[in-house]
Amino acid sequence: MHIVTISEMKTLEAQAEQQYGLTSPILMQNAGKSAADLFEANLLPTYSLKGLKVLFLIGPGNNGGDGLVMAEHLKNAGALISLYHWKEQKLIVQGKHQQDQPVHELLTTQIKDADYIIDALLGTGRSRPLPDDMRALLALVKEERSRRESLGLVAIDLPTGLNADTGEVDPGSIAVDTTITLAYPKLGFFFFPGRDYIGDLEVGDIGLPDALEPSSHTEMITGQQVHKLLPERPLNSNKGTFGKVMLLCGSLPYPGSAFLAGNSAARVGAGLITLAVTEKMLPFYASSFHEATFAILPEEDAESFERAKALIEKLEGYKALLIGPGLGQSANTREVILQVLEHLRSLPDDKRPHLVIDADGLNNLSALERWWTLLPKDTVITPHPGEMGRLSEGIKVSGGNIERLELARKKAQEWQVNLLLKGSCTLIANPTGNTRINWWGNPALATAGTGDVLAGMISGFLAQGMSPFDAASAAVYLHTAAADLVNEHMNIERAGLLASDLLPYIPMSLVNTTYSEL
Ligand SMILES: NC(=O)C1=CN([C@@H]2O[C@H](COP(=O)(O)OP(=O)(O)OC[C@H]3O[C@@H](n4cnc5c(N)ncnc54)[C@H](O)[C@@H]3O)[C@@H](O)[C@H]2O)[C@H](O)CC1
Ligand SMILES: [K+]
Repeated sequence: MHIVTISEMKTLEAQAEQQYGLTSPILMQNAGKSAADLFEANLLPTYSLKGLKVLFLIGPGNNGGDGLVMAEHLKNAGALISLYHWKEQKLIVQGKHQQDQPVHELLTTQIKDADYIIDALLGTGRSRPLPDDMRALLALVKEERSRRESLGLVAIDLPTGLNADTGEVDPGSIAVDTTITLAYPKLGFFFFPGRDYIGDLEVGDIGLPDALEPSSHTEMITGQQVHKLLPERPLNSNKGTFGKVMLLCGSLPYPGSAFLAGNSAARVGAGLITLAVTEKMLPFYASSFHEATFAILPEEDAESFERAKALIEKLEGYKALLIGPGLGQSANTREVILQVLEHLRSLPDDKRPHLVIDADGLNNLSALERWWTLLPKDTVITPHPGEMGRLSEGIKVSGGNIERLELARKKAQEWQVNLLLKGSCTLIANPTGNTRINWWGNPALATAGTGDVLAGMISGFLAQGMSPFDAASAAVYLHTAAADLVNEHMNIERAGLLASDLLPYIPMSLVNTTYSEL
């Protein structure tokens, strides 16, 4: 699903009117109706609209207009509606203008009384810092919410004061439980601090014709999209159908990496997993990973060309190669990587396994000048912000702010790689500058070994013939989906997940895409 900027949204709106006669009032009717429908769908089956007290904060522009349409629909379905028109300071409770008492007191009572408050103050038209009286109004809401957690907060299109292009927020903005955004998610939702203000994201349909495509080069990865990408599993198949993955991962201090990555490649459906390991390491893997096969390499103190040769000889017929997790950073190992890369570059496109480089694979590369010139075509690299900084001559890379998007886009084009930049909202940029962002984050994933799982999943998808950009996108989405399943099934709230917990839930995360609404 496209992610849009404010100006892209305005262009769409103008095109809808010019080319299809869909004027602003028509779109607003659609927006208010779909917001009402999504709101109701979220209440059911636990609550219903009958008798529900909903207070709408109505702003001066079209966002306020959307709120009024939504309010009308909820009223017709039995909700008890109050409207506060911010500009006119006018309060209407169940159709009656409130005039006998100072409006401020009445409003405070309404806020205390509400089951839900809907923020329809400002949307994409916000153009300056919020005025003091609007901040004061939002502060009252925030205060009530801190007293009463059951008060539901919903924003239409976006929380007031959030910059839809950058994710910056006004000091008066409040974090909501649900944002019902209209037509497309806005870029600022995906970056901090804005990301923390959105709550659950719902996308309302405002009836823009399918033929009107936004010009944006940025997409949100959705479950429906991943579902379509997943490889077919025909009846007439065997393990060869689903590709072989070779892993050059793990070393004496970090044996678990190869286990986690290899297992994950198998869990997304790859046909055969081979770990390239030394004899010394073999007993560990043979006893923990029964399904793996092994390419036995000379010990780490052997000549680098012998180590590289042993791997290269085994590579024929492999569809994917993962280099890096737990590999170590000795000069000898770096030499091995360089020789393997040289071999890969020499192969014709249809004979070359797709390459993923992660972790120590990247650390080894970043020590070399113009390292990206050493990569074969279509390589996937998966740095976290620290590794990204080292790959980009020490620049500081944020974990979740907007600058990371432009950086990733620019570097993926300059380096001609598929760049997966990890963070709280992981994003992927391809060599043509298209980007995809994973909305779903799960802080339980911030633990050792989860990156190895992700790299393994990408390799597993590559082995099954997915394009590098798609393989990385599907893996990122399913990685967080699997973490959500672990949390749910193991009763984990935010911490305590082990990377190995993810493994049995990966297949379930693939199945769940079938039912995904977003
Ligand atoms: N884009 C679409 O296709 C659709 C958008 N819809 C909704 O419309 C808003 C955008 O509407 P717009 O009227 O342009 O902007 P706002 O409602 O956000 O506010 C504009 C309004 O507010 C004043 N204003 C701006 N900044 C401030 C401020 N800091 N303090 C006070 N007042 C401010 C400004 O002068 C205007 O009067 C979009 O978000 C959707 O909700 C449609 O309804 C559906 C189609
Ligand atoms: K709003």
